[in-house]
Amino acid sequence: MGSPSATITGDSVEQRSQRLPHRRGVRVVGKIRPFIDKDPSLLNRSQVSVVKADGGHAVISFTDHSASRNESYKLDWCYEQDERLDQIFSKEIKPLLYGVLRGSNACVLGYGARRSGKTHTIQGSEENPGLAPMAVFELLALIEESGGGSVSISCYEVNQDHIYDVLEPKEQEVLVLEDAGRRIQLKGLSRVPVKSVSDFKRAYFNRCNSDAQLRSHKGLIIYVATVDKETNTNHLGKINFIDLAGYEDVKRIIDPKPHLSESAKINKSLFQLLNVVYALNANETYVPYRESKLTRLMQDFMCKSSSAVLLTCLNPVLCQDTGHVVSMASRSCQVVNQYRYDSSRKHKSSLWQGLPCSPSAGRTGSINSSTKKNENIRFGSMEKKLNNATPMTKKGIGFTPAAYGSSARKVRQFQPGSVEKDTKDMPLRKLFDGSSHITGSTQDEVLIASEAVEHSSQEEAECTSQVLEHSSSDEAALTSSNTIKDLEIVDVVPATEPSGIQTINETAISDPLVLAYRYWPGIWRATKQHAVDLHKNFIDAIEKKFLFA
Ligand SMILES: Nc1ncnc2c1ncn2[C@@H]1O[C@H](COP(=O)(O)OP(=O)(O)OP(=O)(O)O)[C@@H](O)[C@H]1O
Repeated sequence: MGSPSATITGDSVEQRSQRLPHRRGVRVVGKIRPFIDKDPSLLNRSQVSVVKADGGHAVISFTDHSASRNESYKLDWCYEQDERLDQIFSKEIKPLLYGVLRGSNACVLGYGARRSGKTHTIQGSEENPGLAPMAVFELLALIEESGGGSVSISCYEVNQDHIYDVLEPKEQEVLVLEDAGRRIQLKGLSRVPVKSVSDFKRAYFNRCNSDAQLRSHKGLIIYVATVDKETNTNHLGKINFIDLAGYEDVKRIIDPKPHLSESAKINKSLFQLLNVVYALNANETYVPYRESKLTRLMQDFMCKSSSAVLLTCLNPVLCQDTGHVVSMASRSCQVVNQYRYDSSRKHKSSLWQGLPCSPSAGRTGSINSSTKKNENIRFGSMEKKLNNATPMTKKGIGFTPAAYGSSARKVRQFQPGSVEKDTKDMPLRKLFDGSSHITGSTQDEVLIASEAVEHSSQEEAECTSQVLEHSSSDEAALTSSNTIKDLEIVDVVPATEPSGIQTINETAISDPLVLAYRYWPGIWRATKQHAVDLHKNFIDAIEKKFLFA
C-alpha cells in the first residue's frame, strides 16, 4: 500500500467510472430481507412482492386480505430476498467509490422498519461484512491497484439529536459547524488512519457496531486522499454509510413512556432526513438541512454535487411499519423530474400527508391555499408600509446601485408594489437564499423588504408571528429602537454599511444577520448609526436564539 501522498494515475479507475450511468439526486432502492422468522405462521401472512418494470424501476406490492389493503409503490430498484450483499455492492456502491477516489462525496443510508435488516446490510459483522466494510476493503484495494493514497475513518452515533464520537468516545458532543466555504466541519470527531483490512476490522467491529441494544443512528465516514498524477491535484473524497435507527409506529408501542418518546424522536429524525431526500429529488431550491443535527451532518454528503443511495430495507411479510417505510421511500424517489409548481396542489397530496410533523417543515415547492392567504396578508402589510414610508425613504425607493460602489451593484432593484409580483411564484425560502430585497435607500439609511418565511420549527414560527403582530409599528418606533428588547418587538434590524449590503445569497446564509432577515419578516429599516450601535448585540441575540440553542 502506498504512502498517503502517493498518486493515483487514475487510468483504470477513470475508465471504470466513465462507464457509470449519470445519477441525479438520491437513488432510492429497496432490499427485501430473507425470511428468517422462526414462527411458521408468519409464512401465511401476506408477502411483499416485487415486479421489475422495463423502464428500470421496481414496483413493490402488498396485499393484505384481512384489511382489504392492496398497495403498490414504485422505487428506483429493489433487491429481492435471494439477492446477496455482494450483488448490491457491485451495482450500487462500487460506482460511488470511483467518484470518491476522484474527490467526490457520497452516502449510503440504510433506512427501514425495526428488524428489517439495516444493520446486517450496512454494518454486518466480522464474519459477514456489510456494505460499509466492503467499501473500505474495496477502497484499500483500489488505492493499492492504482498507485497509492490513504484511507481514514470516523465513526459516530446520533442519539436524540446529539452526535457522539465512537472511535474515541468523549463526554462532549460532536459539533456540526459550517466553514467559510460552506463545508460542514465535524468538530470533535476523531479520524483514524486505516492501512489494512485488519486495521479496519480492529477499529470498526470492536467499537462501532458493538452496542446493538442502543437505538441510535450509527455512521461510518470513510475519507480517501489521493493525488491525480496527470493534473497534480490532491483529492479528498468521503463516503458516509449510515445505519439509521429503525422506524416503528408509536401508536402501537405498549412499552413504558421512555421507549415511546425515543421512538417518536427517531421517527421525527427519519422524517426530516426523508424531507432532504425529497427536496433533492424534486430539485427544490431549498433543501431543509437545518431541521436537525443529522440533516446538517449529511449536508455535504447529500447535495446536488454528491451521490447518494437510500437503501430501504423491507421485512418480507407485510406489516404496517413496512408499508409506511416503503411509501415514504417511494414518495421521495418518484418526484425526480416530475415536480412542478402547482398552485392547486394541497399539502394533503404531498409527502407530508398524514405524518406527525408539520407539513410546512422544509416545504417550499408548492404553496397551498392557506399559505397563499398568509402571503397576501404579509405582502399587503409590506406595501402599506412602503407607501407610508418617510419622504426621505420614498425618495430613495428604487435603489441606485451606482450610489454605493461596486459591491452594491449586486443588489436587485425593487419598486414599491413590485415585491408581490417578483416573489409570488418563488419558493418562499428563495426570497432569502436568492437575493435581498432592497426597497429603498439613501445615503444614510436602507430599507430592506424581508418577507414571509417558511418555518422550520415551532419556535421560529412563534417568533415570527410575534413580530408580525407588531409590524404596524410607526416610523418613530422604528428609528428610535436601540435595545434588543425593542428590536425584537418592532422588527428593526441594523443594516451594515451600504457597501456591505450584498445580495443575500447561499454563501452568506451562515451569517447570523442573514438568518435574522430570514426569521423576522417585515420592512427592515436602519440608519447607519443603528448599524454600528446594534449590530453586535443583535448578532449575539440571534446566535443565542437559533445557532446555539
Ligand atoms: N440478508 C439477511 N440474511 C440473513 N439474516 C438477516 C439478513 N438481514 C437481516 N438478517 C437478520 O435479521 C435480524 C434483524 O436484522 P438487523 O439487526 O440487521 O435489523 P435492523 O433493521 O438493523 O434492526 P433494528 O432496527 O432493530 O436495529 C438479525 O438477526 C439479522 O441477522
